[in-house]
Amino acid sequence: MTIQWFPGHMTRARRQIEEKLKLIDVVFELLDARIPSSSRNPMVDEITGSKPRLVLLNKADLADPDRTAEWSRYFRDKGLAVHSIDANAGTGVKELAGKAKELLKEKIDRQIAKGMKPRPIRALIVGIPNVGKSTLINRLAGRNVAVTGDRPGVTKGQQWIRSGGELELLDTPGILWPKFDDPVVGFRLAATGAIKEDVLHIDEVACFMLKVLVEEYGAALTERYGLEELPAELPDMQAAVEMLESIGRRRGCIVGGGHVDYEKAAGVLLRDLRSGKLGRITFEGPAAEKYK
Ligand SMILES: Nc1nc2c(ncn2[C@@H]2O[C@H](COP(=O)(O)OP(=O)(O)OP(=O)(O)O)[C@@H](O)[C@H]2O)c(=O)[nH]1
Repeated sequence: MTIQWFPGHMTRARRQIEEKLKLIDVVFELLDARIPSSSRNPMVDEITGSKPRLVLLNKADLADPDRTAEWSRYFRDKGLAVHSIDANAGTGVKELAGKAKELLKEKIDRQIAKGMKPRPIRALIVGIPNVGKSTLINRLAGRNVAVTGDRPGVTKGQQWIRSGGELELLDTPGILWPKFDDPVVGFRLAATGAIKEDVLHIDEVACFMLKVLVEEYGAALTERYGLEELPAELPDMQAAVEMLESIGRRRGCIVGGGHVDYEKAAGVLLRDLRSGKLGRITFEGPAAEKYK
């Protein structure tokens, strides 16, 4: 679901995360592997402080694997532990307890040296709306638990969810807010479903995405919509609108007078994109913010 963030909400959400940090050993920072930068709260370092943190690139099943490898290197170079997962199918999820243990190795070794039996590692999942927090909690729990992310102002008792013998999770994930004062970030968040379409014009989002697709994943457009002779790039918005029009015609998104219904065509494109029907696509790379 989408949240409207206002300064008061942000402050309260931040405070709620800070309260939870006192209870846990490790933070699982969930990002969308298709937009690891745009789905990242720019203040996350400050908010999570010195807590050991594992960056999780979720929805890796939908992302371009080469790009995911690039992003993993990028985070590792920044000194962060990183792991890619598909919380829906469960790929990569069973390794999380081991990864968390690696991060806390020194502390655990000290406990063992003192003759203490290490207790399960306590983790908090944080991330922006729709990034897959509930899905991951359910995966780790091995059952469907009623996950209710704290909404600012709504308080709820904390519950621990056991995941195997080694990991425990707080049942309320920490909700971070995306920062989308940059329109490009907004388009990326809308394209992946992190913010509602009605926040931005759906046809604008689609046209923006077409530019990315033509430049990087043209073959997918040819295959899915029968578009031939794609240009190497879409020079401007007008060119993108024309391409959306071709998609609309081929998909029967026609209104009275034989005109293309752009919103409907945009809906077709975005649904295909989000569900992976256009293949595995990443919208931003760590090196160059080339779609600005
Ligand atoms: N393909 C794919 N879809 C995923 C994955 N993880 C989550 N999803 C889907 O993403 C959507 C959002 O997942 P949620 O778990 O509800 O996300 P959330 O972060 O809890 O969302 P909020 O409650 O809005 O904060 C759902 O439709 C999930 O099925 C994944 O790894 N791969």
